[in-house]
Amino acid sequence: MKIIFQTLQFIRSILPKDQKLKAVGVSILLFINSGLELIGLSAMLPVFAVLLEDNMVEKYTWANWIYTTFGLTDDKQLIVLLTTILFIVVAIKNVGGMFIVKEQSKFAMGLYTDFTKRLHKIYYRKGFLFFKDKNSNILFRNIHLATQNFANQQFLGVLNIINELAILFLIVSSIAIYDIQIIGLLVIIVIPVFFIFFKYVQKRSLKISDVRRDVNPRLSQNIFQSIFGYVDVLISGTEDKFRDRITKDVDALANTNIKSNIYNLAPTRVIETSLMLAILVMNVYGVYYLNSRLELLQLLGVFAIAGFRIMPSINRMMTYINGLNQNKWTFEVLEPLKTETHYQKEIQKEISFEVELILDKIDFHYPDNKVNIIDNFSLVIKKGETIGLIGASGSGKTTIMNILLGFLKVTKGEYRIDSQIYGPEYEDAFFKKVGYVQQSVYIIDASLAENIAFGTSKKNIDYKKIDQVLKKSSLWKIANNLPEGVHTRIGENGTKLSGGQRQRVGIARALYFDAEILFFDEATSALDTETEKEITESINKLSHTDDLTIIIIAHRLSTLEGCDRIIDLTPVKV
Ligand SMILES: Nc1ncnc2c1ncn2[C@@H]1O[C@H](COP(=O)(O)OP(=O)(O)OP(=O)(O)O)[C@@H](O)[C@H]1O
Repeated sequence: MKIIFQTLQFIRSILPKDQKLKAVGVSILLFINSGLELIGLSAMLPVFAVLLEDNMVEKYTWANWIYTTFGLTDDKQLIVLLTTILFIVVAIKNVGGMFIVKEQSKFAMGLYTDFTKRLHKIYYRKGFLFFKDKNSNILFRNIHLATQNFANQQFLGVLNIINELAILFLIVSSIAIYDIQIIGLLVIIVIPVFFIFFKYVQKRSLKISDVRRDVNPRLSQNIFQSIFGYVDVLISGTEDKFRDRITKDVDALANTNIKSNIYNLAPTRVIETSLMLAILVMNVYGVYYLNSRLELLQLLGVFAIAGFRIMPSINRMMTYINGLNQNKWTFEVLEPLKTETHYQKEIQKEISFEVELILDKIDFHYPDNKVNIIDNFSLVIKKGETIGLIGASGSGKTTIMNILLGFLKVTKGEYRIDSQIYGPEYEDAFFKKVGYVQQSVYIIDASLAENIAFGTSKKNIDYKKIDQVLKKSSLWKIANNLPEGVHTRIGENGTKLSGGQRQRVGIARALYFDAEILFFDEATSALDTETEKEITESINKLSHTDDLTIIIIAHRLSTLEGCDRIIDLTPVKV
């Protein structure tokens, strides 16, 4: 039962005020639905009574009332009238029920959408190092699976449990009014069995939760690695190893699914068995201690009705409780939503870049290592300059570039754009001014044009501008040779392009978005000398024809031939 309170508490702390109110609204609708169900069910009783008995008018006051109110003359009319009312009640109940289920699902799926959006946003606010540090499969699991499971299993689960409890209370109290002994018997025999079983299942359900939490991201990681690393997998002869790992995890998930199915179905069996046990006890009691078989029969009859009504309700409740336990892992994932305000974006301001970028006596160390990677470093880059950064591996070239890009915050000193100290409040404005071409340009499985106008929907792409940037980035000829020109799909990760062509797409992308400062991080290091020369020529052309500021990291000095200045970051040995 603890899990129910924990889940309620979590939902309370995670839902914003307006959603909390809506959740209460949905709960009320659910109670109405259950009320209608009960009415639908109990409306059958008078109909059966009329069918089974003669002379209702004389026997029952309610029948008499109906006779006089509706001006009926015989029992036949009463049967027709009651069946018509029953039909109307059931029809209303079912139409209303459908509407309520729709509203309930709409709300839960709204939570799924909302949580996905908010979690995605929080992760983005956590910044560059968070993304570098986190396993992408875990992020995928959190954003997609945790949010969905929470909405479906935790939220709807707890709502339905409360609803079932209310129904149970109604049924039990109405039976208790009729015969308190039956309830006593139910409590003594059925409830302990229910709790023993529940205790047994709960621990195992929590284990299922742990397995699902851990195995899902690992499985997607192995599947993705075997797909993206196809060539490496083949060549390294690790195909079987990958398949073994995938199979092992799928096996683990399949096992948890089997267990989950059993735990979800088992309550019916357990409750049925304990009801039979209760009947056995009753029979023994009836045969030896009751005066007549008729008394025993009456007792059994009421008990059967009670069991028939209570069993499905307890069963559904158990299934929902299992769901709560099996998805408890989602709490930990959604925890940041509670403190979402910590991740709000700063109010954004404009920033101008007319003169220079200045790193003024900066230090930098990564959070997990207190040793300074950059120590008291200064650099001034004038607008329009082309700067080359060289240095031994690990000397901090990429780190400096990431600071200049605004991805990393200096731990001491200042990073200024013109005279303005850079901070997160200038992110939007500054990112609009920069273009970043990495060694492996990120290419999406879409057309060449969509890759250049990255993130822009197809219909909003400015094709005139695409043509311009194709020429500037020396992609014009290549694009014209593609079967469908710029509309040709270039494959996931640009598999249909050469390394040099991918770099050019990166350059074209930066130009399409009117970058004023272009960053190249080892953009040519994976290319052959000929292609490197071509890309370098493209970069040099840009540095002379446009008023662009260009910062290049390269190992090969040949790439840096056109630079105005070259900064060597290799620490000086004394
Ligand atoms: N996310 C990180 N967390 C902790 N340390 C890091 C991180 N990224 C880089 N480092 C460390 O910072 C140092 C500088 O790394 P950086 O990538 O800036 O060097 P680099 O000069 O670009 O190297 P290379 O030429 O090999 O690419 C290295 O010692 C590296 O191990």
